[in-house]
This record gives sequence, C-alpha cells and structure tokens, in this order.
Amino acid sequence: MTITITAFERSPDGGMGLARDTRVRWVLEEAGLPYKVRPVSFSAMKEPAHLALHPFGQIPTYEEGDLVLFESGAIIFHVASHHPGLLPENANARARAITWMFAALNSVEPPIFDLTNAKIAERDQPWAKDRLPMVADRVRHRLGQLSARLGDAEWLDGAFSAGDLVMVSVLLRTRPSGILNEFPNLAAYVARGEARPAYKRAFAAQLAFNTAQPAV
Ligand SMILES: N[C@@H](CCC(=O)N[C@@H](CSCc1ccc([N+](=O)[O-])cc1)C(=O)NCC(=O)O)C(=O)O
Repeated sequence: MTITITAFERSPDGGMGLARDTRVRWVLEEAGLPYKVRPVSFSAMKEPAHLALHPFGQIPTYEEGDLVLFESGAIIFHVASHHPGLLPENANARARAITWMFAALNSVEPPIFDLTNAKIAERDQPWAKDRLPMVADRVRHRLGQLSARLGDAEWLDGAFSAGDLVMVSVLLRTRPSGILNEFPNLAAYVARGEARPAYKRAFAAQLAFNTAQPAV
C-alpha cells in the first residue's frame, strides 16, 4: 500500500534537513520503501483536515492504508518493526536499540530543543540572554555523557540500528550551534550516519522537495 508522509511546504531551514520529516525519509530509505510526500503549509497544519491526522497540528505524519501515525519516533519504530535491518533479531539487543530510540527522544533531544527555542522563539525575551548559556551547558552536559558512552565505537550498540538513526538525527540539530564539534567522537558518529546511502537519498529528496516548492 502507498505510504504518504507530510512535510513542511517550505521548511524554514530551506531544506537543510533539520525538519523531522528527514528522519522519516531516512528510515523509509533504509527499509527500501517508496513513499509520497504531501506538503503542508503552516496554516494548513492547523486546519481540521490535518488536525485529524496530527492532534498538535505538526509534521511529519505517516499514512499507509487506514493506518495514520504521528510522532517521528513512533513512525520510525513502526517502519523498523516491520522491515529487517533496523532492529536486531536478538531480543535483548532489540530492546537495547529501542532504549536508545527513547534516550535520543526523551533525554537528548529535549535540551537541544530548549536551545533552539532559546535562540529563536525566546530571543526577544528580556531574560533570554542570561538564560542561553545555561541552556547551552545542559546540551553540553548531555552530549558529554553520550560521548563518554560511545567512546570510539562505530554505533551505539553493535550494528547500526533505528536507535542510531534517531540519535544521529537528534544530534544533527546541535551542529549549527557548534556544540557538536566540541565532541569529536560524536561529530564523527554523526558523519558516519550522514555517509549512509539511505541518509544521502533522504537528505537529497528533502532538499529537492524544498527547492522545488513555488516561491511565495
Ligand atoms: N515530537 C514530534 C515533533 C514534531 C515537530 O516538532 N514538528 C515541527 C517540524 S520539525 C521541527 C522543526 C521546526 C522548524 C525547523 N526549521 O528548519 O526551522 C526545523 C525543525 C512542526 O511541525 N512545527 C510546526 C508547528 O509546530 O506549528 C515529532 O518528533 O514528530
């Protein structure tokens, strides 16, 4: 059945891959699944038709037959659970890979999201300047812990898994701040993710999609 995901009609980053449809494209490319992309404008996201798919009026969403999913992590887990090569067959290894998915989304992404908010959404607040260093240090602290755990390993737990796909996707968002490069082993880990043919196809597709959208 046809898979359709939603993406920004025009991503504010101009197609630099920071929007969360990129990680869904990536998992679909790793699984070798064809998919269609429905662009959604910021206003359309808040209309009933899209809210019926995504209660918070966001992207990405995933539609396949009568299945509708939202939350990039859940979409990635769904695809990885139904296609080989993204979650280990061994039960304990599979559970650890899923643990890393949760860790990426629940423990690593929140301070990074906080930093993005501090730099963009909150930047005009009177307290923003004072808060920013503290928020950035929380990201540094978490990345320092992750860096220590990863060491010089290629992936987080043996072979590449959906846990790495989510973690690399999350860590990519720290590159613009420069914090990722303060941890050379994490920067190299992210680069290994970006070097994967499936990621390259996903990135190229979202870039082409964004540049093909008609100008406002
Ligand atoms: N937890 C959800 C979060 C979804 C989410 O944050 N979606 C964002 C796009 S990805 C986050 C994002 C936003 C903007 C950029 N950018 O480049 O400017 C990049 C990434 C969205 O729809 N925002 C519109 C809205 O909330 O009204 C998930 O993982 O799917």
